[in-house]
Amino acid sequence: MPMLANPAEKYAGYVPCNLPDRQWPSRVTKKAPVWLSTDLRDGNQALVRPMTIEQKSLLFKNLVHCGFKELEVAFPSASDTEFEFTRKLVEENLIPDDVWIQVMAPARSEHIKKTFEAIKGAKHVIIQLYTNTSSLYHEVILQCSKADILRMTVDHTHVVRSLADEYSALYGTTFRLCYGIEGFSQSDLDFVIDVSTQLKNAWESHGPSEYPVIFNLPSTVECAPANHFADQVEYFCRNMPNRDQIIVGVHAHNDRGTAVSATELALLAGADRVDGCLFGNGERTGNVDIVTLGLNLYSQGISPNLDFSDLKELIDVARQCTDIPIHPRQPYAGELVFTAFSGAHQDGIRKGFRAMAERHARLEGTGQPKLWTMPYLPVDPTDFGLSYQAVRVNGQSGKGGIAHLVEKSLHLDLPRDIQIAFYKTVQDICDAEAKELTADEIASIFRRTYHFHQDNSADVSSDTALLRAFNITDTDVCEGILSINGECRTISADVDDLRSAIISVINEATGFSLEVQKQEFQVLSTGMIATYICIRDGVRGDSPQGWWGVGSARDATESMVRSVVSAVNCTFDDHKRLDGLSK
Ligand SMILES: CC(=O)SCCNC(=O)CCNC(=O)[C@H](O)C(C)(C)COP(=O)(O)OP(=O)(O)OC[C@H]1O[C@@H](n2cnc3c(N)ncnc32)[C@H](O)[C@@H]1OP(=O)(O)O
Ligand SMILES: CC(C)C(=O)C(=O)O
Ligand SMILES: [Mg+2]
Repeated sequence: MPMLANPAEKYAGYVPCNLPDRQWPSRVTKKAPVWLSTDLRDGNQALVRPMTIEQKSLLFKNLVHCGFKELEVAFPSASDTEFEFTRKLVEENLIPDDVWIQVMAPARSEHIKKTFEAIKGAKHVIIQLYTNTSSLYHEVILQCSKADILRMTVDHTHVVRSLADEYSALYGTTFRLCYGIEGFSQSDLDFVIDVSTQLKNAWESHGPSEYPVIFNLPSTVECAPANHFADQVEYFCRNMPNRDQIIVGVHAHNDRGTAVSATELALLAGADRVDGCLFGNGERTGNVDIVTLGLNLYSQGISPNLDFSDLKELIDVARQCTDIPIHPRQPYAGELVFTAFSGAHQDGIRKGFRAMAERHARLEGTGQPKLWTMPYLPVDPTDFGLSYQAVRVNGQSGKGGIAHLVEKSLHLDLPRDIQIAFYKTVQDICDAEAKELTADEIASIFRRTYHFHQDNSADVSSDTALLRAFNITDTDVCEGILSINGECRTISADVDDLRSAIISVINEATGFSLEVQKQEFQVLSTGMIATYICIRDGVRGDSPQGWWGVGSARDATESMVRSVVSAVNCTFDDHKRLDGLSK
């Protein structure tokens, strides 16, 4: 069956809210909401294999460790596991005093009774009573009227409140009511407000309650854009009587992939509380991802009041409990999200790190914040305990990224010309092999290409020229032994004449006419001195741009000698290649 040419024959668009003076678009979020983790309820009910008691216990412990103060732990009347897990939390005293557990129950007396049995003896409990207010539900599923839904909701609110009062008296439990308005975003909002108002009246008719009722507004199925959900939430907040006496929560699902935006806009629209799951687990495409929401706030300089300092551990625990992997592109948590493969991004990251280090150094002692302002890296992954590789190299990469990896592994800050030359070498390999090259592989290609040895014990079998020994005497005379094509030559010269002396020995031994074009020194972060040298062959003229060589040593003169030897080897390599091509 092909896609429809006119999908309107099958699907109706949403009807916008009549809210011409909506306020949320010009507001800015300044603080974190109250969070409710529903990993152990909505997250759990979406799994192929619901969690065992052990898995739920592990996840509960980790969620508490993250700082959640409200956790929906079960739908106790759904199964023995759900019931027993709730009992375990209470009986084994696993719930910290400042944590509220939430349990969910439908508007059915026997389920509500079972739910109360499950929480018997707990200190702080939120009962989430849910009914569905959408016409789809009362017309299709229950085949009843709106009035029936209203009555069912109010009647069961009385049941909940009577049991809450009884359990408070018997066990000292403090209760709060949360009304889960299933189908909220597909409901007639005036009807929702009517049901909500009457539910609140029913709850309060038993006497004052220390805590305000929570109204939980879900996009049970996300069927419209995020701005529409925000309008609906603002409409609810503006039209509920005594708005300041209630708590408004949102519970977004992600069917359109916009649960995070919908929740962020709903907070602007007046919501106080957010339900969600770690990494967006939950029914169908998931509940809203609380990690993303929290770290989005964090990246704006707002504390989420949740601790994701060990995100890796949390990823492992979530995976262990839900058996659902984290997508490599998952915001913040995916293994590729702090990595750039493309040259332009790598260049930005490399320059960004340098610029930021310089800026932070200037700010030292000024008392001004050292802000994170990095191209292509919106946050510092080390804040979440993540080790990451900002730059990884493949055929899409450029000289900047490759130079960045050389700097990381070999501590060399390559000058631009040598970056360009080495980029070509790496690019050819990436293209030919159609694969990523690791930092270690790049370091070893660099060593091989430039015959770059940091000590004399390196494998030098492919070298044409080799520095066998080097010494500077008390009288500043430099002495060394060069091996050229296996034949040893002794060099002895003043520091100032040393470079020409080496070049002449090499020219004499090889018949070439090498001359130095450029030379640069650099003091490395390790204290070593690097020398980059470019030589050309005046006779052959094969390579008008010359050949680069790199040397490093504790001593500047030895470093220079090594760079000449390196450049000579590169010259020989290229001559062999060109001679091979011309045969
Ligand atoms: C959007 C949400 O996440 S809502 C929560 C959904 N979570 C779950 O369903 C997980 C746990 N659920 C269960 O264990 C079971 O479905 C139970 C215990 C709730 C009910 O089980 P059963 O009695 O076998 O009914 P079943 O699952 O087939 O159908 C649901 C019944 O509950 C009714 N129902 C649905 N929502 C509600 C509600 N809020 N209040 C009262 N009844 C409801 C349905 O109309 C249907 O009634 P029917 O049996 O008269 O047709
Ligand atoms: C809060 C409840 C009713 C829910 O999970 C939903 O509607 O998605
Ligand atoms: Mg839900």
